[in-house]
Amino acid sequence: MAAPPSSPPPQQPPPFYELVKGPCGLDKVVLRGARKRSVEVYLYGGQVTSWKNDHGEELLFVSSKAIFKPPKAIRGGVPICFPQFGTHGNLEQHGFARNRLWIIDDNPPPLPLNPAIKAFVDLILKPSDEDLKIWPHSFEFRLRVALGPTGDLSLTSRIRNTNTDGRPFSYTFAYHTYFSVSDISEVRVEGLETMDYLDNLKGKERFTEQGDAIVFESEVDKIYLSAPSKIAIIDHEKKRTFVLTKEGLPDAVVWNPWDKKAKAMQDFGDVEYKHMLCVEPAAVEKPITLKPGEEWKGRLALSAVPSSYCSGQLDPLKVIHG
Ligand SMILES: O=P(O)(O)OC[C@H]1O[C@@H](O)[C@H](O)[C@@H](O)[C@@H]1O
Repeated sequence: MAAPPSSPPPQQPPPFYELVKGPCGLDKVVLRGARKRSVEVYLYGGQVTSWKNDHGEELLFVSSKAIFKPPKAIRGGVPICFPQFGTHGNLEQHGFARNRLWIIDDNPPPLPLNPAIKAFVDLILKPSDEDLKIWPHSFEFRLRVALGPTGDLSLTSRIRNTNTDGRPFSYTFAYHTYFSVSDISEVRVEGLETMDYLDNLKGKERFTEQGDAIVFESEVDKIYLSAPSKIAIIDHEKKRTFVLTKEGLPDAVVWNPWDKKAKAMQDFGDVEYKHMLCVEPAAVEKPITLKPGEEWKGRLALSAVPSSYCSGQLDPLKVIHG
């Protein structure tokens, strides 16, 4: 007689995250979702370096030549530019947060979270004595990285002025997001048409964007000002659309180094520019000022959806407004 079927083992709730070692012994947090969805975050830089969909396909670009060794920032994923974006100030390019060691914050102040989100991690960065010499302000920078129930990736930054001498501070900021694309010449960005921008390739001069949507045929390095809260990155070849939603971050930087600059970068492959595009929610034109005790919040949410169109038949309103 056959043995009665044994009852299934009790289901264990998945842990919020795993902590593993990446290259050069750097600590990496792994968030796992349903099917093959996952997100990876390095404590070095508080930097997301991987976001995979339910088929396990990588959605972010990280260079094959990326250097996972301080003090170089990791080339790819979502570097955090703080307290300075680019060369808009006296600090090193893009500030120092991207090449500092963050720690896991196991007891962050409450932050409302969609109860369906089971995989997230909270990180914190506080200035070291060395940091205070180059930027003399005390702050607490809390970053929550969450993998949503439908595979969305969200990053929420909370920056608090903890100066005890009564002084305010100002900073610029960006989530320097590197998207993985099939072929840059097959990509359109929608949501930025008709926007004013500062062109980093023309001495930060101000222009107004023309045309229907942004396409790529050469190097681009533009800061779109007061950009809408939703921007779509449409990859025609992959038939995939990234929808980027931003809060608290008025601007959006669009960057692709193209061939000459690619060759000049030590940590970037010569032809990798064809497979990446940076669209970076940012606060650049108007720096953010915080008085002691004040806190700022800036959020980025990313989703990747199949493009429901055939080459060029996209209805931008559908993508931008859902
Ligand atoms: O090489 P970095 O410091 O990571 O910067 C890459 C690029 O980052 C972009 O955000 C800037 O607009 C570019 O000007 C810059 O070249």
